[in-house]
Amino acid sequence: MSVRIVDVREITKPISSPIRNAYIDFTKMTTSLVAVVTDAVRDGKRVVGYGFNSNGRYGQGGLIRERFAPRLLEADPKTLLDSTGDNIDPDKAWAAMMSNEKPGGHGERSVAVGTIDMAIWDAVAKIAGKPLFRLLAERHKREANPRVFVYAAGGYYYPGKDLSALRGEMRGYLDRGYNVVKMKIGGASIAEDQERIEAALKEIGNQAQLAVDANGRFDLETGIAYAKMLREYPLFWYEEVGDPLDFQLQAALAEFYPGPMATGENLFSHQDARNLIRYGGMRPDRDWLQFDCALSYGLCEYLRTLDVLKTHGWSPSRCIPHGGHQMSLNIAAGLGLGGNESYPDLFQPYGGFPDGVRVENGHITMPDLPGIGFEGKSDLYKEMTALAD
Ligand SMILES: O=C([O-])CC(=O)C(=O)O
Ligand SMILES: [Mg+2]
Repeated sequence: MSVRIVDVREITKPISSPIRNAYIDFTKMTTSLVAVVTDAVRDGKRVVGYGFNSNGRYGQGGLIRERFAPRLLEADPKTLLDSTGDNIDPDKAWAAMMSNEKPGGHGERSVAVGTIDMAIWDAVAKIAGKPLFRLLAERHKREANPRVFVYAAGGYYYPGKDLSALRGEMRGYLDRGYNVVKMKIGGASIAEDQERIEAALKEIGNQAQLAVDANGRFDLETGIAYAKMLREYPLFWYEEVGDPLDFQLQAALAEFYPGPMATGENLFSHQDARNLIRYGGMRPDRDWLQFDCALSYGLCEYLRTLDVLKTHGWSPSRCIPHGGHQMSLNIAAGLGLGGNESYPDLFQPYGGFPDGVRVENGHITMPDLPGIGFEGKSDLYKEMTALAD
């Protein structure tokens, strides 16, 4: 029984808040919510796949409506099917979207494609009647592990936020079961950031570890000055120190920072990931890679990135994606990533877990919901069904 995509819908939604990192504020942040409507019927309901992009890049309605959705809808439906003819082949859909696109220049188009790709994988797993993480594990001949490490990202700057508010925020994450928390640096002086770090460390004590994120703000000199300060603390990681494409800076830092470093959330293709691995001096025994499929051409491309990593001796367990969405939770549980980001208090309803899922000892357990599992998160699913029911 062949399947076809009958519609692709997009709406741009606000995910704004008064927070600020070292580079941007989020007062005008948006996301694209996408529905890929199929003619397949499961449990008496038409199958619709849903996707959205992560925070940090804006909604991509223009590109989706002008180029990527029309290409999917104009493709001969037979050319998008897998070898059984009963389901869509995500790689074929990806190739259709990327027809007439030159290589390189992975700007905003990778976000547009990543958003639709998420919706396609959701539909494909629902048509197969399985959670996406189980479908991925099967296809890659692995054992799925529904228990996934998650850490709490926050610690943003915002107007009037003092040290006690920062401590209270960190305490709130511990109370909710997290054992790794993250805060922003680079949006204040080094002396002020050191005070903030010490306040956070005092609050979490030996109950948790702290990661810090500079959001690509530093030049090499500042990055090294921070490295010398930070290396005195037992941090979980020192994240995105300099410009995401400055691989020489990243490599030079390793000499000054023996602890774990993390980066990659602003690299949007397997070619850029490969350049980081080739030239960025990242160490596969301790460093972390944060590529986020929703921003970087989707899971089809993320699989190519994992292949690149394998070729260069990196385990998927060194990947903890940026973005805090359920798509990366599925990839983590299905393909053995090291875990996933989570923003307990931010970017709702798009981040987080299905209702009733709790964090225990820094881990969640994936429920067995079909597709990505959006149906299990009522506030998010309400937005989705308003777009296409
Ligand atoms: O503040 C942001 O842009 C988000 C970010 O870097 C992260 O979650 O690591
Ligand atoms: Mg970051």
